[in-house]
Amino acid sequence: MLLGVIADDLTGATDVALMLAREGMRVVQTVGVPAGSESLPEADAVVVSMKSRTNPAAEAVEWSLAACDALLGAGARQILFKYCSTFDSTDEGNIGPVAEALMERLGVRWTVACPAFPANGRSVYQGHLFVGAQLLSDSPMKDHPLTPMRDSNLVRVLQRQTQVKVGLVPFATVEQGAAATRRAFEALAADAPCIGVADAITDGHLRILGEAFAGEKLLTGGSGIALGLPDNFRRAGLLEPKGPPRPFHAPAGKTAILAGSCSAATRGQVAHAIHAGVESFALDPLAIAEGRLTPDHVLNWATPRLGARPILVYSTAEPESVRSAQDKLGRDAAGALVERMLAEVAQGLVSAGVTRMVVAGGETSGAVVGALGVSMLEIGPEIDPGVPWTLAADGAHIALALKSGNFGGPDFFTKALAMLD
Ligand SMILES: Nc1ncnc2c1ncn2[C@@H]1O[C@H](COP(=O)(O)OP(=O)(O)OP(=O)(O)O)[C@@H](O)[C@H]1O
Ligand SMILES: O=C(O)[C@@H](O)C(=O)CO
Repeated sequence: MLLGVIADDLTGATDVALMLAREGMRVVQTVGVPAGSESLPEADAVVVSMKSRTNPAAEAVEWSLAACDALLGAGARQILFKYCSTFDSTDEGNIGPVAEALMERLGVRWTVACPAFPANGRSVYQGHLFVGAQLLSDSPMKDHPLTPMRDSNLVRVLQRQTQVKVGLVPFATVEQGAAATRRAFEALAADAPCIGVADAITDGHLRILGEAFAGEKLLTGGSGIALGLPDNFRRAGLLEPKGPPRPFHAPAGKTAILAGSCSAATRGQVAHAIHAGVESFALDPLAIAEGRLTPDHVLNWATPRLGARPILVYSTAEPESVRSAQDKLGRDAAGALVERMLAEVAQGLVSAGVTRMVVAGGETSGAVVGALGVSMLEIGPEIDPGVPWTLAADGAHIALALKSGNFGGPDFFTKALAMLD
């Protein structure tokens, strides 16, 4: 193994796995903290997906260190800590505490923090994160239920989370190339260990950053920071030249879409699919809580409709409706109720012959993948930036497209399924 990736959520892990696969690495994604290095598969890069983004910081640190040790034990030469391209975190963590703990474990004086992902509109300029044309703090992320992002200055945001010094490697330096960029990180760490928030507006900047970290033990960032890493290994003679994409064969069978994300992009995608004539079933959290709606109701509706044309089961709702369910049931209880329902529906659909499934939402995907007994995913072709098709390597025999809430174009669902034929 060349590269070991520790990702703080499932769909974020799939995102970075796609980035590496597109750059010619053989990538496997595992689900959950590995028991040890012997449980990890052989590949150029192994991406360990956890569910640690919003857990208590101490737990996120413990899991990340366990993942790091397992990856190092399996031969990883470099570790990448992958978090969200919108830097989802709070003043308590978990980006700062995990980065700090990994620096200490790996014995590094400096590392990078860069969530830029230009293909999805995330850019960093003078340490400020933009989502499209908006500052992070003006974007819908300001109202995120768990990690509201109300400060766009990542140097400030990260400094509140860590004892390690946080500095800036600005655009003008990155533009000068890998050598100047590397010198800037070294200079920042001259007096004390330092995390440098790096500006990056284009893929070219991300490739320069990657090159600046050739041979270094640790990077942190969104999936974009992985862009230049495979070429480093190639230049060092450790990785084959980039070949044609590996063939991807989804098992033949029935198709379904499950959406538990209420993010703006998913709301648009659900509306688009319904408008395009996809038969759909809406889940009402209150009806589930009161026992008026069970997985059997949904499966009785779905089973006779299953075939080559997809069906859609969704809890996706507008913010007011989500708030109203949360007020009545509690935020976590409402989420757990819906996740459990979608997970059980997924199990029933697979028993009824579904072999191609699109799932929208990181938490939702975690619940579904867990219920299907999948602990390892092979990475297939890109559907939209940051979202690949994957093939379950164990558990259910199924192709899965696990979509981050905010990713994908309006026609994502139908586009994803059409790609398989
Ligand atoms: N109608 C609803 N009312 C209340 N909670 C809901 C409703 N629909 C879904 N949920 C819950 O909201 C959460 C959505 O999180 P999820 O991670 O799946 O989507 P996301 O946040 O859009 O995606 P990502 O994490 O990839 O950005 C889940 O816990 C889900 O069960
Ligand atoms: O980086 C992103 O935006 C995604 O991969 C993600 O982590 C969504 O949860």
